Amino acid sequence: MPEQGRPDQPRRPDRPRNPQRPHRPQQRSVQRPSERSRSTDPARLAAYTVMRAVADGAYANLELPKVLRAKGVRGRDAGFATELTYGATRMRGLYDPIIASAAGRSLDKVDDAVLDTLRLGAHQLLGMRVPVHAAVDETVGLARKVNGAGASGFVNAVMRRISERSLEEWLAVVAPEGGDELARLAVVHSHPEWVVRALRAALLGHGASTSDTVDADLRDLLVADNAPPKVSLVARPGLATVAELVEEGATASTLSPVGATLDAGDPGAIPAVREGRAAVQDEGSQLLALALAAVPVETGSERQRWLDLCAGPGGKAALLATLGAQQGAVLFANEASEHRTDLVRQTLAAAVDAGIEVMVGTGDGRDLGEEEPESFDRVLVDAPCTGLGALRRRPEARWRRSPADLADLGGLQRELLESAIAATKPGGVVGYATCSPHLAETRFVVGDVVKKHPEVSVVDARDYFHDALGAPVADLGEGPYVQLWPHRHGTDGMFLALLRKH
Ligand SMILES: C[S@@+](CC[C@H](N)C(=O)[O-])C[C@H]1O[C@@H](n2cnc3c(N)ncnc32)[C@H](O)[C@@H]1O
Repeated sequence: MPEQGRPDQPRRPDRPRNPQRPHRPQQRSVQRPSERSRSTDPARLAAYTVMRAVADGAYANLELPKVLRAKGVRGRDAGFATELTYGATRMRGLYDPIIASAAGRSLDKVDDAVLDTLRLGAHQLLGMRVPVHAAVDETVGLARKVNGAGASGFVNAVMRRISERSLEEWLAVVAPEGGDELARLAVVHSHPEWVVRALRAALLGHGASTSDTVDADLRDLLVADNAPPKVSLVARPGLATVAELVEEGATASTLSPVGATLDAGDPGAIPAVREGRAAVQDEGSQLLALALAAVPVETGSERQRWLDLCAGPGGKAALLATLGAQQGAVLFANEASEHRTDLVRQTLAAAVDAGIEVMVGTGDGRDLGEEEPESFDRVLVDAPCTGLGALRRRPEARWRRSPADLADLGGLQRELLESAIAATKPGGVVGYATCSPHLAETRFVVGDVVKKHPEVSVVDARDYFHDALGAPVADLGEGPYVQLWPHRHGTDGMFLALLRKH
């Protein structure tokens, strides 16, 4: 019965139900696990399969479509499987302490596969409107199939205990008020504590919050990180128009002049997207590419050469190539990984078919400055980073990163930016971008490099951020850099610094 226990609408754990009337389970199964249905719901099985693949290093957003296709899960069931997989993965920082408390044991004593089953069950009970009996029965049935008969008894006991309390009641148990507030927020909003601390520092460090507003802003940001992002589309200039996307059911973006958003439906069903003339792309990424294309350069080049130093998989490169073509400029897209260079070629195929000249190459961006000194008018460094600004998109990402990554990435980010400066012609501009607001990947990198390179000066990037009506984008902080925020702009947390070389 794949439709059994489907929610009317997903409910996010960070938005408590009516606090006056705490939810109490209405129905409870009295069957023993061995008496329950032996058929396992394909949607829940698909969610479990993806969770296990993610535990082995897969990305949920890439794995899920494959598993849904392989198991023939479609339509409403596919929506249910998606919410279940993403919610259980994203919210495990909240569910794990609840599961441990309900199990009466520390989670290192629970098998990893059984824990994934319980996370899926906890999300059905606490994060979705799945009736208690269905959530318990189906989770126990799933456990029997994938974890074995012995484990299903344990899962049954834990699920029943979880179902005895509402989310609000569990929050009072696992995240009580009165202690370290940032540690509490980490549990309530399911983020690693170091990430919560880093985001708070970033809100203050980028001038997005004051000491008076930072606590409320931080809460808004953590909530925004747990909300699935809307589907944003870009109409690649010269290849497609926003009007064309609107005719297909999208709504014109108020933020990006080349953007639209899709409330429902498959973006791949839109002809312009299918043909690569338009694409799914965060509006923040669109604004960044537009800003880099708009800064005046003083190189005197008759035909500008633009460089995307870290181009894979090519979203910004495609926008830069089409914007560049409108100014008579040619783009060179470089990427370190061969596989991702292939993705860049695919992404750029529609532009090439339309006669736009682009060059694509594989190479270490750190060498390009030496190999092609003072060769480019505009250079984008969209640096490899922790992705802490794009947590909405990758439900597992927050659990994969650690503070040690910052040290590894910091050296690479500085070297790539230095190489970009070397590759830029005097009078040209470099854009340094990350999809992370972490200060160690943004302001500190740019600050260190600028100190070492008196031949560059910082341009106020805010002057080049204009919305769909041509008005300045609001809330860009105190400059000269731009930091976008999921809770303020509805975009990924993108950073951009613009540097001019003299
Ligand atoms: C943030 S992603 C770029 C996203 C891309 N600009 C887009 O909009 O689709 C960073 C890219 O840098 C690449 N990269 C990592 N180290 C690099 C290096 N040393 N040189 C060039 N590219 C590198 C990664 O493989 C990854 O594809």
